[in-house]
Amino acid sequence: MFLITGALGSGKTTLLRQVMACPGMQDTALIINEFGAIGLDQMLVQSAIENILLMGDGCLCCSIRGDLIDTISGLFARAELGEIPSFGRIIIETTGLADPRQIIQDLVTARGISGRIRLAKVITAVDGVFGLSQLGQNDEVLQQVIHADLCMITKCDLIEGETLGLLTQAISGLNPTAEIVRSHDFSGKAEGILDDTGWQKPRRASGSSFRCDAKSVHDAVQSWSVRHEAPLAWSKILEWLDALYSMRPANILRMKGILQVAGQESPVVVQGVGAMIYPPARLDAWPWPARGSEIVVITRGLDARSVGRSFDAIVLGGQLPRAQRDGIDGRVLASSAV
Ligand SMILES: Nc1nc2c(ncn2[C@@H]2O[C@H](COP(=O)(O)OP(=O)(O)OP(=O)(O)O)[C@@H](O)[C@H]2O)c(=O)[nH]1
Repeated sequence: MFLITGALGSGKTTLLRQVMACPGMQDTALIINEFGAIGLDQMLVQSAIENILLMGDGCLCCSIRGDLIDTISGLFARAELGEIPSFGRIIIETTGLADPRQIIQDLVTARGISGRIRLAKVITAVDGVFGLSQLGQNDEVLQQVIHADLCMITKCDLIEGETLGLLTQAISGLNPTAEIVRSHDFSGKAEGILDDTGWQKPRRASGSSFRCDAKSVHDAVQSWSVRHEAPLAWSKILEWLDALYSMRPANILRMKGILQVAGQESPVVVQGVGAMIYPPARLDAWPWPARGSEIVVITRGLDARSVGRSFDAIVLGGQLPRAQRDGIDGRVLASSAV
């Protein structure tokens, strides 16, 4: 079993996509935990494997703690009944907000399945662009690095050698035994990170070092999500993103969406990490049969409903009255907070 963790937008799903594209991954069960009411990561992985399970709208280290072991037990039971293909490997992707200590403890001490699973490696994606500042300001990111067996420094193409050197030093200072891999050395070698032969550190399942107070960390974090069935005008999306990011950039932790853009055949992916918006990308195929768009925005210290209001006003403005729109071509999902 492998645990992939890392800050919001640090590159966990990108890493997972590369790993899942390697030969011999078919016998993998993938468990993806997402914070918002809509989960997009399982769509973005676009893998051929059948056992992909989304644990949405909560974080494994706190609000839906306990569900993970039930989910894994359920997977074993369903495989035994022949309801899903059998699997020899489990990969779990946490939310970017997760403090891995509780999750590791749960996996190591799990009753009922403890003889059937072995946590082989904790893999942490460390954001090359934001990693240094996150390590100084964000306790979850610190814990993700401290508990890693392997740290993957992502986005090396976006940073100078000096920043990379400082980040590498900071990681080895915090966790001298962690293997450090850099994203630009990584292409074509993805399956190597699932090689656990070199893993030697015993995992202790108890002791005060595993206690955490994750709730206080997540308190001010909220998410807003929307699913909309009619095509959206690209110019309106750009206008909305411009307004969103010029208003309170420091309060927007993460934005991601798979969009049906008017006049475009394939789905368009938009992503923002912190205040940085990435160039739009395309998916080869629609991840859901009816097309349509799904967007998730995660905020800290900002009422997520205001994100929804700006989306309504700018992107959907002037289409239909809200009551009709909710019932006919758009469904606004509830804002959610942990
Ligand atoms: N240039 C560049 N962009 C990257 C790299 N890795 C990830 N990204 C981009 O960073 C954004 C976030 O990447 P994801 O893989 O979705 O990050 P994540 O950690 O799964 O995000 P959450 O699940 O929301 O926490 C996307 O736009 C990626 O394309 C990289 O090595 N280089």
